[in-house]
Amino acid sequence: MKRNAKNDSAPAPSKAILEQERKVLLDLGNDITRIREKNDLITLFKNRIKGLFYFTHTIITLIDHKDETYWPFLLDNEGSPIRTHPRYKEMVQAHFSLNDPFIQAVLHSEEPVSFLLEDIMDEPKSPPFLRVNYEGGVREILMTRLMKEGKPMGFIHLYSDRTDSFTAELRGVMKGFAPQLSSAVSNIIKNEEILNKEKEKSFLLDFSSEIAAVRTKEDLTRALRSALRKLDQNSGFVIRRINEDKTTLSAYVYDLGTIKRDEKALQVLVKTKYPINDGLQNRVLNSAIPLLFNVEREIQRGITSSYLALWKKMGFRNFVGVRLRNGENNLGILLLDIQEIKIELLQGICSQISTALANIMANEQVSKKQEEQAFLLGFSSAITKVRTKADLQAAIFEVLAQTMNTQLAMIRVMESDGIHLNVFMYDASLFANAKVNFDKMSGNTITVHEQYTAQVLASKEGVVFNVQEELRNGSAYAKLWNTTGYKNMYGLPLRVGDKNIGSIWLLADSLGPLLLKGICSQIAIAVANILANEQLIAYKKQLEIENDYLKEQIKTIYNFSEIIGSGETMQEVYRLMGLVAESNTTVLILGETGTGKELIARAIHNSSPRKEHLMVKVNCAALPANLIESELFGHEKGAFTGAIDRRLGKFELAHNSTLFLDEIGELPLEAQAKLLRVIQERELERVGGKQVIKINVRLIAATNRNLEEEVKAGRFRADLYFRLNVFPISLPPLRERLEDIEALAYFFVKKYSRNTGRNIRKISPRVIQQLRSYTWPGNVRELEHLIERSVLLATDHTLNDVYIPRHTDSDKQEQAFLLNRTLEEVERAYIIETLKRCAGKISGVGSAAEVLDIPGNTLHSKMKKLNITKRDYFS
Ligand SMILES: Nc1ncnc2c1ncn2[C@@H]1O[C@H](COP(=O)(O)OP(=O)(O)OP(=O)(O)O)[C@@H](O)[C@H]1O
Repeated sequence: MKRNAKNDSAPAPSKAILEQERKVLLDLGNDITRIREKNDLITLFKNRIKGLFYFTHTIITLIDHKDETYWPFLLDNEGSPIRTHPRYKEMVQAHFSLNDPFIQAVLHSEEPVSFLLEDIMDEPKSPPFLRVNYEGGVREILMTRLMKEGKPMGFIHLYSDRTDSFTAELRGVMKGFAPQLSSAVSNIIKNEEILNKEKEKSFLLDFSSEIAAVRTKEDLTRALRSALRKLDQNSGFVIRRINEDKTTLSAYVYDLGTIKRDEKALQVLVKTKYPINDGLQNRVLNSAIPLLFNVEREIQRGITSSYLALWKKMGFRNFVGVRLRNGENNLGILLLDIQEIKIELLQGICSQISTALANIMANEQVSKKQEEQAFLLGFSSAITKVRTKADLQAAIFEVLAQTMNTQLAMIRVMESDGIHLNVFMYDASLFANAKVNFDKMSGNTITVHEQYTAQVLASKEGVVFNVQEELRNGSAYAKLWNTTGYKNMYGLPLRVGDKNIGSIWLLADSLGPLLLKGICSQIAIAVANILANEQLIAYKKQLEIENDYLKEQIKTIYNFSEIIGSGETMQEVYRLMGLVAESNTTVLILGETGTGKELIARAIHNSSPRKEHLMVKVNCAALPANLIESELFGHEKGAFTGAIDRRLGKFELAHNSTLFLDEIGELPLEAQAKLLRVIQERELERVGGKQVIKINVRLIAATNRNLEEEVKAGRFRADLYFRLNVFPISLPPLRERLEDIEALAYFFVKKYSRNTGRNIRKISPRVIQQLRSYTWPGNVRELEHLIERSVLLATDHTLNDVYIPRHTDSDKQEQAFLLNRTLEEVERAYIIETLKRCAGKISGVGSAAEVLDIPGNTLHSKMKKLNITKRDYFS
């Protein structure tokens, strides 16, 4: 190579030449100090040197010590004969190695070195621009190194299409000029740097004012796009935001730049959540400075995130990643399709984007909150109108599904036992794909101990169950949830105050905690209102029943306000009543039918401390066997078929009062056992209920049966008999208290005269006699009915006639008759007898039904059963 160098061969300069050289250098020196820009330097060359010396064109190259290369910094294009060469552009952009003999010769020479291109251009390591120049007609090159602070900084190349242009004078000028040129180039570089910085600054300033106006994603995309354009970058970019799950990133805004759209790939890129820790995104997020990546290299390094493959497919090669953060919080990353990094500028851009992103996110949050608030407001106004389950269902389905893409799966309500949760409401259509399964699962009895329910009830504001996760855990419920396509099941406690009243289950992809809380508290109130409303209706119904019952009771009480009878036997009764009335002792009243047992029971109650409350009466004989228990102890809703509502039993009704168990001897054995338990324990459970209810009831029982015999016959429990027979009071039959007949007759005459508007003041002595001589199998009741009828038929102020049943046979005969017959035969004979006495009238006023004190229908059916025909009583 050295042999080609022509610096040694130049003749020694003459004095005149030296003088001219000195002048040229002086002029150049003056001019060069003013140079700040590349163009000025080129002009200087053109004006000053080109006029004095011959050469075709010049280039200044600068050394990149890091790469050990040199590269074109300044081109004097005008005279260049290679401008039209096909490889011109390539040459202008290339970096050439410093490790070739040609440039090494220049590097180590203090003098300008010239070469004939012909000699060196085809050497194996020679830079290609030599041949390109040769092909452009250039023949010779003069290279002068440029030094800065004792170190080579670059070269000035002079080219000529002749072989004799580089005179000793020119070489001298170039050598002398080189230091000045070096400082001019340094100045230009420095100036460019300053200009660039200023440009960057003003760019950032512009960008920041543009970013300040950004409110939406679209604004941000536009601002970033136009900023990149200003930087002569038409590259693509994507901003990925950290998702709520904090473990993935998703595309937030993007622009493809000059890259061709691949709709399919784009859709995947936009929709996929890429894990933060994929080996690339986390690097960007953890790096304080922008990082440059090569797509291919990252794939080779083993980064498996699918976006790299897609980018490669779309044609992205290199990209820069910068993190976006708000203070210390990472918000996301910016990935930019550019080839080189201007670190400071990028950081400047990114800090602005970060602010914009944080603002947009805050903005989005505010509008989401506003949206949620508006929704809650709407929901609440829909909910306030709710009165029934159907209303609530409509409100929930309409509002939740339409505005929030949320479906109500189920509402369960806690039973009064605080353990069981009943289905209150659900949307069966939601599980249309798994109907059988749903029916099975929803029918399950749920208690507060059920795994999901327990978690939900114990939580403060509910629990989110990820359907897929629960599926992996093998949950049978999750299988059902999965059929709906929603991502999450939200289980929330329904609370009113601190009290759990049930649970609510919502299916949705995502719901904010504020919204959930709002929805839930509204539904809780609505459910509580509906339940209260339902209870109110039930109570109202119950009250109506109780009211009717009480009215009935009151009517009866006033009818029996007096007891007539002053005979000895009745005196004994009064004495006993006086002894027992004040206490809580159970009283057993014994006596034939119609002797006034109920009247006595009421009198005892009315003289007791319980008189403020109404006495409750149960006729044990009148109750169908299957309803006795529920009548006495009450039942819960749904306890048995037909138990539509909860109902209080007579025991509960008689709380703090007296319960009169009439005809106790008719109570079936099974009911006797239950009654015994309640009497013993003074507490009861409603049929179908689990709650134990304490009761404070005074018992009075009555029967016309001989209970001792009933016990012996096994029809009455001995233990119950002993419990009831604490204080027995026996009422004499009327035939044994003839002394009271007249008083009673007057009492009833007065009562029925008043009732019928007649004015009967007297009873004839004959009638009194007749009454006293009758046996009164129906006792006082029979007497009362007889007088009632007689009053109706009377025509005078005196009762002259009574229609006493005619006794054809003597009492003895009657007794014999009774003793030799079955109960059915006796009943048949008694009915026929009564029918005869009533002239065959079965029902209505003065009828057999009335005498027998049974409803007409009952008499009809009894007659049918006992085969009593007209012939029997008209004969
Ligand atoms: N001492 C009395 N004074 C006034 N009325 C009486 C008297 N005893 C009974 N009565 C009247 O006789 C009728 C029957 O009385 P009550 O119903 O009390 O008898 P009972 O023994 O309970 O009958 P049953 O065994 O059939 O239930 C009632 O209408 C009542 O008014």
